[in-house]
Amino acid sequence: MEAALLSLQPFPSSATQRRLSPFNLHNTLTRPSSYAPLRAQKSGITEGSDSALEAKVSEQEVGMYQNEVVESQGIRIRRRPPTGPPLHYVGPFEFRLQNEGNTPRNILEEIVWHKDKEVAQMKERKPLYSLKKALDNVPPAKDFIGALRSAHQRTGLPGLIAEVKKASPSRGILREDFNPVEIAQAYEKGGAACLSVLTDDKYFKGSYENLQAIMEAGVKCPLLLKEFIVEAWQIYYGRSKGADAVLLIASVLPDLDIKYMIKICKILGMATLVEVHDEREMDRVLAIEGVELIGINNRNLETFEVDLGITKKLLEGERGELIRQKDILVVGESGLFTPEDIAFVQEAGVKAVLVGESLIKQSDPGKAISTLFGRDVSE
Ligand SMILES: O=C(O)c1ccccc1NCC(=O)[C@H](O)[C@H](O)COP(=O)(O)O
Repeated sequence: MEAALLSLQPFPSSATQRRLSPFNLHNTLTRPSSYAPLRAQKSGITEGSDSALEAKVSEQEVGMYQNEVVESQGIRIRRRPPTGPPLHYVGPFEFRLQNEGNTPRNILEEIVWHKDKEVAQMKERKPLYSLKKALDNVPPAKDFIGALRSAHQRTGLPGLIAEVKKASPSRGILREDFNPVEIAQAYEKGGAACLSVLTDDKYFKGSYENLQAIMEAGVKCPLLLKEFIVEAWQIYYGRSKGADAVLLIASVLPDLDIKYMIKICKILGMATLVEVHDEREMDRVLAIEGVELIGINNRNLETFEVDLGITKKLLEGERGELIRQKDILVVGESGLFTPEDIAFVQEAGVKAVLVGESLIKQSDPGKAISTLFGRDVSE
């Protein structure tokens, strides 16, 4: 019955989305209108450089629907239809059909759709202009990439980004007695170069309060905002809470968003960790100017499958060569549990690793760092 209804009344997904032009793409994809005044005050990005960016929107993309642009770049994660599932009417009844077009196809898509709604609400409560004071008062961003490079030079092992992670969709609760500040301090003592702080509440039991508390506790390691970024507003908000770097996921963000967000981060003094999982994403990201830090996630965020071979595959041949030429620092992410795992991804070419589960589950997450690396990597 439902199948029949679906074929009769397919969800008009593209009809509910706005057509992209250089003008509305600017607003709908990357720049909330409330962002403009603050950007002008803090940045030094001129209208001229905005125009230059717009000019780079390929002619192909102009006139396409938002999800069509996304598909043309091989991005499987769709954005939520702005109006939500459409209403259907049969006689006097009105109802919403769950179908392929309005139901998330996997966990990552579900998270991203949730973020779209969450960010819209947060922005309403804290419009960008209201963040200005907090942005002015927060200490300047620390050098995230520099910290990873110097840890690698000091130890000869990949610099560690240790993740403050209470739970995950694939593993559920990872640690019951979760004190983010104590965990962050233990990681720092154990030799972590940087920390990654999950701020998503619904799926990871994290928060922006955790990020702020770690910053205010005087932890010296630079902090990564580990969020599902869908809008520039989140970057400003994360900076106001102490983030020094931000994660941008290539399977979620079109190239133009990544470019624009990298610019914003540079203006704020923050680094960007651009995350990829397959060859196509790696090639897209390598073509983007200004990328200095690439994360290869060994976890497929749609299926949860983890395979360290992904890191090796993406760093082989011409891609690896290009990465070396561009002096891009590569981070191996997820599924790292033993010194052999660390050696495997280091051999593949990474100079940094991002580790959550294998550290956070140990009674002393700081000491767990020595076990993971096979030796003490603290000073
Ligand atoms: O960890 C998950 O289950 C997950 C699910 C959906 C989207 C993202 C997810 N994790 C984000 C990460 O990539 C990891 O937190 C990070 O790389 C550390 O991984 P691990 O060392 O395996 O905890």
